[in-house]
Amino acid sequence: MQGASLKATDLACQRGERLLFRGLSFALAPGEAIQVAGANGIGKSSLIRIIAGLLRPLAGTVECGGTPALLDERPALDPHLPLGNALAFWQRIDGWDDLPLGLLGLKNLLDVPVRYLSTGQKKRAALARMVGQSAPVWLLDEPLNGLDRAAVAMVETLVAQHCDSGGVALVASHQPIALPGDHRIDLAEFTA
Ligand SMILES: Nc1ncnc2c1ncn2[C@@H]1O[C@H](COP(=O)(O)OP(=O)(O)OP(=O)(O)O)[C@@H](O)[C@H]1O
Repeated sequence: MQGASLKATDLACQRGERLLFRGLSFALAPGEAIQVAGANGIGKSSLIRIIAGLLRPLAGTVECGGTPALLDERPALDPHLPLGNALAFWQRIDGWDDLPLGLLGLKNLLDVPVRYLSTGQKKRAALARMVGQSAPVWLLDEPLNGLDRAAVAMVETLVAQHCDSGGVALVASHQPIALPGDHRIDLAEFTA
């Protein structure tokens, strides 16, 4: 995973009539991660969507060194398929050999239809899919929602492993999370 990077320069975001934030800049070199924190509605998801290329910023630029993978509250897993089959669909596209299903606590859930998974189990399944993408740039929107304490530690481990292998990660969360380097942006400092 060589050359992963992420750079945002002087970003501003407006939704409807509201200017959410402005003057936001940061840069991640290979192996670095950053947490974007802030209260509900401040613009964390909007920032992630701008970086993912799904929302146009009012001003500023994003330079993404490598394909981004987005984890949000909508796991792209067929709700009608057993989890194992839903992941196998992506295996044919993403081409992974193996997933850390033990670490993710999913080994005993592969025959359960995705729609029957609990909130935390769905989040773990979405994380599995993200790991399988082998994308250099991870964008995680509230990855800790619905997770128990052990699963929070598991997310921290996954992000650390991703960064160890040269990836970069941006994690939007209002909850504390231990990331390599402990970089943190509080969006409140960039509100208009
Ligand atoms: N399509 C839209 N049109 C207008 N306003 C929107 C739109 N989508 C979101 N917003 C508003 O933009 C603001 C920021 O929303 P966003 O989801 O980015 O916040 P957030 O920090 O991720 O919040 P939370 O912590 O609750 O997930 C909110 O006030 C929201 O109502």
